[in-house]
Amino acid sequence: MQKKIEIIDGKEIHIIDDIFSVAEIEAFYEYVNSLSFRKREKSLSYDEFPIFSTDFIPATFETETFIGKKSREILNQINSAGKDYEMCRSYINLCAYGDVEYPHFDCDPDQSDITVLYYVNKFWDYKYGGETIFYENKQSRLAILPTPGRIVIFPGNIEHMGTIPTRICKLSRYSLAMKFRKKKNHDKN
Ligand SMILES: O=C(O)CCC(=O)C(=O)O
Ligand SMILES: [Fe+2]
Repeated sequence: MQKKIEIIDGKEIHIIDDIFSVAEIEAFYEYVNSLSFRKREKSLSYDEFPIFSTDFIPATFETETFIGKKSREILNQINSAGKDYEMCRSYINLCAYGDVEYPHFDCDPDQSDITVLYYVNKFWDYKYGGETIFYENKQSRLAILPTPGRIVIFPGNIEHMGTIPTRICKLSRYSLAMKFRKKKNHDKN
């Protein structure tokens, strides 16, 4: 396992590689490739060009899939408060050349949500683009390639965007997004 930390706006972005075997990466990719998607994922509420996505049941995804389990394990390792968080959404984004995505936040500035991204494709050429870009004060600060099997963990209140693959890329770009939120003490749900 290889870990790298980048700091933006005083907040840590963790980039983790070499977690999964080639067979695991391929198996999950083939599974995702077999799913049905609906074009409804919006980066912003007013997004006129939603991209395809498909949702999993978060509680099941976290406890019953090897990627969900591993993501939880790594989150608890890098964040001592990880145990106080629950997975509130898990879904796959699908985008391809011609789609549109926008810079956005995954939570309000005063919230402490954590996003875990997993790049699903089993092959990715850097010339395909498709980096996740992170912003600080509306300036791009960091671009992370969707390298197969890579996990990126960051606070949801950093502005970011999954970019669209270039024209030479004939593949769909898949990213798995797992959104974690602090449990409420007396949460009845
Ligand atoms: O696909 C990516 O790189 C980013 C996805 C994302 O920002 C999201 O699902 O909220
Ligand atoms: Fe996001």
